[in-house]
Amino acid sequence: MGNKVKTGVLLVNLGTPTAPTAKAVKTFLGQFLHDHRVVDLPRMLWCPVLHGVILPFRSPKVAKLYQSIWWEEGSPLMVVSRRQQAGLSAALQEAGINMPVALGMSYGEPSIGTAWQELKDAGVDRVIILPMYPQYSVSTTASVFDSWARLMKQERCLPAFRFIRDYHDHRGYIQALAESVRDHWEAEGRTDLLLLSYHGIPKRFEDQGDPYGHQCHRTSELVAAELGLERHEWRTTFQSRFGREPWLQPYTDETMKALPGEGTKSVSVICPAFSADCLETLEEIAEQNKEIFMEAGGEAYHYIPALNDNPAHIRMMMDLVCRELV
Ligand SMILES: C=CC1=C(C)c2cc3[nH]c(cc4nc(cc5[nH]c(cc1n2)c(C)c5CCC(=O)O)C(CCC(=O)O)=C4C)c(C)c3C=C
Ligand SMILES: [Fe+2]
Ligand SMILES: [Fe+2]
Repeated sequence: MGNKVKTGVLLVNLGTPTAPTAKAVKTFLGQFLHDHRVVDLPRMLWCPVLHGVILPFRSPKVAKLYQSIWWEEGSPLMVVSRRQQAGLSAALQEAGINMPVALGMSYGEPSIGTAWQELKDAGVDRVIILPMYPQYSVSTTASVFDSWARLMKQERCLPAFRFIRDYHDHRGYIQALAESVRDHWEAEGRTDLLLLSYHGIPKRFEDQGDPYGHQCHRTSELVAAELGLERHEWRTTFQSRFGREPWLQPYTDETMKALPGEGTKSVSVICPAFSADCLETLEEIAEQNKEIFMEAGGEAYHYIPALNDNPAHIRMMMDLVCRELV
């Protein structure tokens, strides 16, 4: 009987519909928007709005948006996440480290439970949990932890585990983002402004102690410093507002509308909070916001893709994981 500890990696991202249809989007949004970490309103108030208005009316509209960005192999977020899983697994193997890598999603399949079962079947009794959110937020990272804790409640013999809380200022992450911008500017030409657009959260969450906004600003400062940009050459904004209460500001769409009038005619946009391209980058940023900017008098608009499975991103993931081996 060997009692050697075997370590495995649990990569986690948000999840995505299984198909670009109203039915699949409704199932996905239903699970996502029932999470108390995402919407913290009392259920007596929220459930009638969710079931009576949001799910029936938003699902068909959002399904059309998913149709516009869907890839042959599936939803971009899922396709890219699988590539990241394969890339990290190959990089570990090449380094002579025998460590299974499983992929779990907060909402939908493969669930975090499915991924944990895979790791258990591989004999893992020590887990490194890597939520693919560079900036910590209660709505994303803490929700991953909740799912993990719920799973652990069912185990008699708990595995050892490490939880990577955030990596918003990790050197490899900052360098990978800066390299992406530099490569893009070399290929497409430099623009007046680099706009770093982050998924927003309700302002109330920040007031209650969520460090997400501060971490986003820190990431921007570090990327700008790495690129040697002057203060007027970059800006931070927040996108993907949901619901009526104020979210973190300035908003990306309002900024896009104002920029050409302020003399900024060309802009490059990067979305550092998204480790994988998804609806919110490929549709909202690469399409919707481009239209807003160009209609307001902009002349050139470039979306710089997420880090996805870039070799520099996989190297950074490898470093994050290997730091937890000591
Ligand atoms: C990158 C980090 C993310 C944070 C922080 C976040 C907070 C947050 N999101 C919503 C509501 C929605 N988000 C939706 C899509 C979506 N969100 C993230 C990431 C973060 N969300 C990703 C990667 C995606 C894309 C998924 C995909 O399938 O491509 C959606 C669904 C689309 C829509 O209906 O518009 C909603 C809704 C809230 C309320 C919130 C913080 C409280
Ligand atoms: Fe409900
Ligand atoms: Fe979101």
